[in-house]
Amino acid sequence: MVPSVPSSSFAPSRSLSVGVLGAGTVGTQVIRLLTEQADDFAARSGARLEITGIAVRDLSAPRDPAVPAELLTDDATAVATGNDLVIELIGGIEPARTLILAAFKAGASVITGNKALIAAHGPELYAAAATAGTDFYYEAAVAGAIPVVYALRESMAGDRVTNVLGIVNGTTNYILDEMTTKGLSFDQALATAQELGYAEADPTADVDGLDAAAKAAIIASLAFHTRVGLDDVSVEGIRDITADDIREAQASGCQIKLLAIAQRREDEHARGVSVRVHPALVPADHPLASVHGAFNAVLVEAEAAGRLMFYGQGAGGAPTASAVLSDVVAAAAHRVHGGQAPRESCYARLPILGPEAAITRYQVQLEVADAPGALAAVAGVFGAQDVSINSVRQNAYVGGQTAVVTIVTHPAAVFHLDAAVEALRRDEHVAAVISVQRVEGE
Ligand SMILES: NC(=O)c1ccc[n+]([C@@H]2O[C@H](COP(=O)([O-])OP(=O)(O)OC[C@H]3O[C@@H](n4cnc5c(N)ncnc54)[C@H](O)[C@@H]3O)[C@@H](O)[C@H]2O)c1
Ligand SMILES: N[C@@H](CCO)C(=O)O
Ligand code: NA
Repeated sequence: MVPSVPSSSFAPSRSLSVGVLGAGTVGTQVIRLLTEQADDFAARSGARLEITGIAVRDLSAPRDPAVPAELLTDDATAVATGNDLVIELIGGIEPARTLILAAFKAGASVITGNKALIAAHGPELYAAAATAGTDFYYEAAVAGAIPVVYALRESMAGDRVTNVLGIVNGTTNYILDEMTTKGLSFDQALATAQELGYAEADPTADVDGLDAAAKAAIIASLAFHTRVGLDDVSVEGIRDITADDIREAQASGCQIKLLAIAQRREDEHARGVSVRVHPALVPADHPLASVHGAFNAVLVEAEAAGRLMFYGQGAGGAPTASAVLSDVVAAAAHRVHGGQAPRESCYARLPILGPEAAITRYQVQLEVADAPGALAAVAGVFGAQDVSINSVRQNAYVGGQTAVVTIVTHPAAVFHLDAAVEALRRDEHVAAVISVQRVEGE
């Protein structure tokens, strides 16, 4: 352990007390870094940050030596209500919500990485911070170490965000990537993701898209100055992605990614915000296609700024601790020098659009009679439903009688695409609709 600031170079007389709730994957790393780099944190914030209590569920559980045993307690309420800064890293809704509300009531600034709680109770937490006149920070809640909350909440405050497209769940990106590059099974890849500390304690939240959906709700709320909760996000996870889907995606020059998509629509058909999480094909030359392993990336499009891309580690103890500690420094500096974290900004109150409002491109694979007029008939079905075709590939023959045709559409509304697929199923030239996948990213 080498302190990077000589202890004599800056010695603030003031100190702030810090309480940590939860000493798991992230909490342990926060405690380690806060202790090892105490002098740097003092210099950056203007106060010595002294951990006075670490609330854990099980006092007898084995701990990393970085967690000082003498600070452990199972009285989480005392830690939440007895400190200037409270760092919540328990996760889940309760008791985290009650503890955070108690911390605000006791006058603390609160830092959390709890996306599930914010997506469910964000407005209540913001209101409690406003009443207390203290800070509410949650950089770690979205895309771990990547400063995307700061970017949306502060850096983009002078612009109008139109779209956000992100890979915001490390576990599922890791699983899809391992399945793609190493041919691992879903279960093998999930087990490794859990060993590496990427997956949530209950990986269902990762695999079924709920973790990404909570982050998408937070992203959309910040991007569009509109309250978006978990229930406003349409969600589909990666459980049904098969090795065949992955092979077919590669044959089409694409990667399958679990995407979080937040779009503002203001056109003749819809006005509002559409937020969804689902697997989609991403063309290999799109920046999100080269996001491998547990890495995250978020692509933000804004009217004046154009495209911005954020990339980095979205999960894991130390990367997530980095985000938590940036918030700790900001909150501490406000205590010392004055100033406040941004309050909730939800003035735009845009309507929330349902999944039917999504406009996206599709890849449709069909087994079609290899006979004159068949392709023209198929093209006619798409045209009749107002779905414009971007490309057609006839790439394999099945028994000499039928061909596999892969059609990629231009952006189309869900109900038009569904109507086209329904008509294709009934069409005499179509032996089977093999797959329908969304394609995202220009
Ligand atoms: N692990 C990551 O990569 C990551 C990334 C970004 C955000 N987060 C978020 O950070 C938070 C913590 O995640 P984690 O991965 O460290 O989880 P974790 O499960 O490793 O740690 C949570 C800890 O809280 C403890 N705990 C549970 N109930 C408690 C209680 N009532 N009082 C005190 N302690 C209690 C648990 O015993 C556990 O040690 C979550 O909100 C998570 O969503 C995690
Ligand atoms: N389980 C989450 C951790 C970060 O929230 C992930 O895999 O991205
Ligand atoms: Na972040």
